[in-house]
Amino acid sequence: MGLSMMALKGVFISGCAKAPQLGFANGLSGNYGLIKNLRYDLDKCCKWECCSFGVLAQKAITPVEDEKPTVREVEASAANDGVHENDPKGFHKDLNLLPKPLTAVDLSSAPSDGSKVRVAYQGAPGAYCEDAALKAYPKCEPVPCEEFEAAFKAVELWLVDKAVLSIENSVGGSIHRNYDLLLRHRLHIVGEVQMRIDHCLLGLPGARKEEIKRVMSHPQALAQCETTLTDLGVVKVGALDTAGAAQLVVTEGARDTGAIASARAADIYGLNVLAERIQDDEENITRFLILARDPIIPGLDRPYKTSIVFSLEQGPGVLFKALAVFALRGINLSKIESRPQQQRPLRVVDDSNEGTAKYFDYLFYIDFEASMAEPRAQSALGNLQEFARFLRVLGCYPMDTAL
Ligand SMILES: O=C(O)C(=O)C[C@]1(C(=O)O)C=C[C@@H](O)C=C1
Repeated sequence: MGLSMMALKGVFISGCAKAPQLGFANGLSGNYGLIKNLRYDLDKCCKWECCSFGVLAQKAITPVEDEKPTVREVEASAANDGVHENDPKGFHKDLNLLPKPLTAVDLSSAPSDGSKVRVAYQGAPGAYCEDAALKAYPKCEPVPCEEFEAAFKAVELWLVDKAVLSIENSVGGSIHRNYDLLLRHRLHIVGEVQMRIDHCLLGLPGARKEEIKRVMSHPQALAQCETTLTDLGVVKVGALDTAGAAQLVVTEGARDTGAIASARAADIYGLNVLAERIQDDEENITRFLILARDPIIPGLDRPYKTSIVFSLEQGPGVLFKALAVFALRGINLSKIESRPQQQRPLRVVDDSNEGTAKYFDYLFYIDFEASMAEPRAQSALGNLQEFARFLRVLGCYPMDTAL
């Protein structure tokens, strides 16, 4: 009786033998990022074995009847097989001695507090993106980068493990450039972080709020404090990031120049907080994505989100049809964004790692609230693939429910 890793492996391999038909089913072996040439026939195929780790594990404890024990297994069994002393025939085994199926947690290479993880972020120390990295991985090593593009490259070149990217804000809306970056690179979304952003007006020690004539910050931060800045009658100056703006105030040393940044940035750069919570909306929330080279194994253990991007043929009702694939399966959409693609083609990288330039009228980005381990999500994407011109899964990741 072989309740061993062999059994686990056997189910895994036989289940995935049909993976090429499913496209995204090979997610378990490391990449469900691109759905390509999908011949979708879920009713006939082993979708559960291929796509759901939960069921994979369940199958793994099925005894393999015709597998002979190895010499080592026999020896181990004789020495310590859990046979009860008062039950020499061995009818009652200690089930705790059986090998345990692997879980997604066992397979993750890093501890959950992120103590070994290096996370690239845009900005100087004290930037909100750094806060987001620390919220996701409290013990990580945040690595500052000048631009988001550099953070992406740092992951691709194995200089860091992950990157954090701001994607939308409750006041400013979507950060379009970052949507474009998601498509241009082939990283996978492995997590999201939602964070309340409380902006402060910072100035040199001794400077008063009334003296401030110029305010520097990241354009998103300036936009989130539009009303306050208009009331103050100051000149707005864009900077690479909020913490970088705070640093500039120090290096420029001008009493009439302030920065919009966090209270933590004020601490780091030795600036005074001249005003707190200056954002136009009290509830100013930014959503960040965590990106990695490899996707995570989608689970059923908690609420998951899946992010996709697709394009459609021209024609009346095609977008309606695309949205219906989710509605008909009771899948909630949490975000939809469209990006024009009329002027310049984006390089779309496919599985074979070779870039191909393609022209699209519009790209639609959708976040839906389901895990790729759920048959309804697989079936919705299979359905969408039947008429989408292009479809890529950007990632399936646990929802941030901690705000
Ligand atoms: O400039 C920073 O501190 C950032 O982390 C960037 C950023 C952004 O990209 O939107 C992050 C959160 C805030 O919404 C403002 C700025």
